[in-house]
Amino acid sequence: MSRIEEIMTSSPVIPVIVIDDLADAVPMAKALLSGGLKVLEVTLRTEHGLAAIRKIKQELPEAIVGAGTVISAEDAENSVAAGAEFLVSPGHTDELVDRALALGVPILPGVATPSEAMKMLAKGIRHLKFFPAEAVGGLKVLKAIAGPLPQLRFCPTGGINPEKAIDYLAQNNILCVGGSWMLEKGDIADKNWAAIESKAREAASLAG
Ligand SMILES: O=C(O)C(=O)C[C@H](O)[C@H](O)COP(=O)(O)O
Repeated sequence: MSRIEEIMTSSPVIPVIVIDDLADAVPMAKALLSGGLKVLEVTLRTEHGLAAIRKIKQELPEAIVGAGTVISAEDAENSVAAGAEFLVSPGHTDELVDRALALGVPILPGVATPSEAMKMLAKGIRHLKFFPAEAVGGLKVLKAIAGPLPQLRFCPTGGINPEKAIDYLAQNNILCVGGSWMLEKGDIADKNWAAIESKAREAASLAG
């Protein structure tokens, strides 16, 4: 099994983390891990992304930490230097994907169409993020793609909630789903890590 497949199958849900306050990084990651979600995607959407990856790796070595919203080759380099074990991108460019391959770091490039998926397959990449999942047709699209492109495996992300996650996870070509539903803004503002842990526990128990 490839490393990216190991990561995708070690947890049904990959939480998509946005860090607005660096002090939240470790307690938030701890709550997710305690709830049973050990694969974490820390996005580079805010200025704290890289520092958060470094801190979580240092303090919670049992977490499998990846970088999300990786959109350039430079982001890929910086993420690996910060300790990211895998990369996730909302879409893909040749420059980004070729750099990740050269660095030897697993990457889940974002695709939304069969042509994009075929482009990645031509580079030897069979594991993909399907984004923005719900907005581009959701499960129906991945069921349809499974016919002509059965070798692909997906992590749909975008607009997914626990009910939808169950349906996605029941589909053969879907190994896990990504989402931010367990990280509600109000809970983060209140530093209500117990609430986040309990939503993480529910997510970790989802199965299709
Ligand atoms: O930041 C990125 O790289 C993205 O591609 C976007 C995220 O994956 C989605 O925003 C998560 O989806 P929601 O669960 O709808 O919040």
